[in-house]
Amino acid sequence: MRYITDIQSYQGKKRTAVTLGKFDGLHRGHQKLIEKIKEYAEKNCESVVFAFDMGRDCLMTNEERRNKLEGQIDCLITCSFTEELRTMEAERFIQEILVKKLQVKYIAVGADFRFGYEKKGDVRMLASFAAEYGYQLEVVEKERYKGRVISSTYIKEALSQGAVELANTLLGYRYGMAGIVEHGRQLGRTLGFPTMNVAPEKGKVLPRFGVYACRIKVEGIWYEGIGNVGVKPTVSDERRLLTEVYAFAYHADAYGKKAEIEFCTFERPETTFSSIEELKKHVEQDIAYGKAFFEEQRVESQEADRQKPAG
Ligand SMILES: Cc1cc2nc3c(=O)[nH]c(=O)nc-3n(C[C@H](O)[C@H](O)[C@H](O)COP(=O)(O)O)c2cc1C
Ligand SMILES: Nc1ncnc2c1ncn2[C@@H]1O[C@H](COP(=O)(O)OP(=O)(O)OP(=O)(O)O)[C@@H](O)[C@H]1O
Repeated sequence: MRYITDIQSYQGKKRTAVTLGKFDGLHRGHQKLIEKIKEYAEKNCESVVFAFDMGRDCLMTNEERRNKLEGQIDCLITCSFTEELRTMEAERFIQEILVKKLQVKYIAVGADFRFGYEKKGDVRMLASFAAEYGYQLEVVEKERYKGRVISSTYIKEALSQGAVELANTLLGYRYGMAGIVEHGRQLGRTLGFPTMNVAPEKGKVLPRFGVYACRIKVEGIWYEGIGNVGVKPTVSDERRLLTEVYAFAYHADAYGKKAEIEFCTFERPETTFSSIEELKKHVEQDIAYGKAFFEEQRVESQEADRQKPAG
């Protein structure tokens, strides 16, 4: 997959099948559009995802989006929403970017897709130029979950309430974060629960402050654990945002290593305890909760396997 951050540097020999939007999170609705361009691109076209980077807090860093699309499409264009792009008239965007630059042959977007200065461009405008410029427009019906349209906004709302299972369902994969394991004050170790401390990347949306059953990947291996998202107010005045995970079966030294964390379920909000002893007592309960959660998951998946018809 080619990765481009400046549309002017795009060069391609073939015509393209393009989808456009913010693509924050690559949720199930986005995935539907991506399937469309992949399918069309089999007719000797390049599949292109054109993502506007709005510079706001997001579900996915540009690097995470790139990694998720790697091997799926031919080209990812992540374009900062610059003044030039913001003030470009919609018709000019079609002519200059879609037609001249990308040599577009097929466009797949949702019905509410808007673009161009003052968001004057929409699917009607795209349709009105289709014959003249020789492209096909496909307006894809919005993917819903229990009647509500899936959107990045909906997923952020779910995360802000700690509803990570809902967020995971809307995304079609588990929400998470990644970073380098940092040194804490090593207090957790003396309390009996050594934690891997990972700071989120700037602008990355985290779920509601609180305790979650998590999975954490270190050196290629996934471990089950229990983690806290927040600022650990009981032991620190710093208010520095971290995710700290105690992995039940990890016994090595992870400092300086890359870790990926996935949030599985919310247990309780982060709390300011009156003493370290209180904190320790609650974390022990959290650990029991986390172990029981993963055990139950194992039982459920074995049960589901048993229910599957043989052959
Ligand atoms: C499962 C779990 C739950 C936690 N819950 C809280 C909490 O509710 N309030 C809080 O102040 N800190 C909480 N923490 C953070 C601990 O205070 C922190 O991990 C501990 O003090 C060790 O910090 P250190 O890594 O700097 O040594 C929690 C940590 C874990 C692993
Ligand atoms: N649920 C969905 N089903 C199908 N297509 C979608 C869905 N949500 C968005 N799209 C389309 O995907 C492209 C990218 O959407 P975009 O990321 O800008 O919207 P969004 O997910 O609704 O985000 P936000 O909530 O931030 O507005 C657009 O063409 C949009 O119409």
